[in-house]
Amino acid sequence: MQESLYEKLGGRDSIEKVVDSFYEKVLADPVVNHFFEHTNMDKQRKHQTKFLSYALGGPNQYSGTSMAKVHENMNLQPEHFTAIVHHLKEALEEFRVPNEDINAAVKHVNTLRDDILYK
Ligand code: HEM
Repeated sequence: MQESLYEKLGGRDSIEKVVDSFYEKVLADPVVNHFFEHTNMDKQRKHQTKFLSYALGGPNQYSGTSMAKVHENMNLQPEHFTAIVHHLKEALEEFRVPNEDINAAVKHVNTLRDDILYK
């Protein structure tokens, strides 16, 4: 199997550094930060880490049904999804991830879009 971007970036340790950057961007963005208002820091980091791990093809790849369930009653809209993807892109750019790999990560994340929106 082809090496995932997750492995290329060095697995869990490096992912955590990217998470720090992604986390700051998400929590500084009024378009999405209110969703995490009642989420404690630990859980937020967990979300950001799991999201990134998923995006980069790491362990914990989700099924559509489980993702629909997790985001139930949030009524997430396209602009929320777009904002999260934007922060993902910027965080990866900071770590000099090649554009080609960033595009692949965005494409992968987008496969869950319909499972997560409007639940
Ligand atoms: C492909 C896209 C996404 C994936 C793979 C994903 C993944 C996850 C996972 C695995 C959890 C459970 C975390 C845990 O407690 O262990 C979760 C919860 C959550 N997600 Fe996402 N997510 C995605 C998109 C989004 C978007 C676009 C938003 C909002 C802008 C969002 C907001 C949340 C919130 C608020 C929770 C609940 C956190 C809490 O426990 O309070 N997610 N997500």
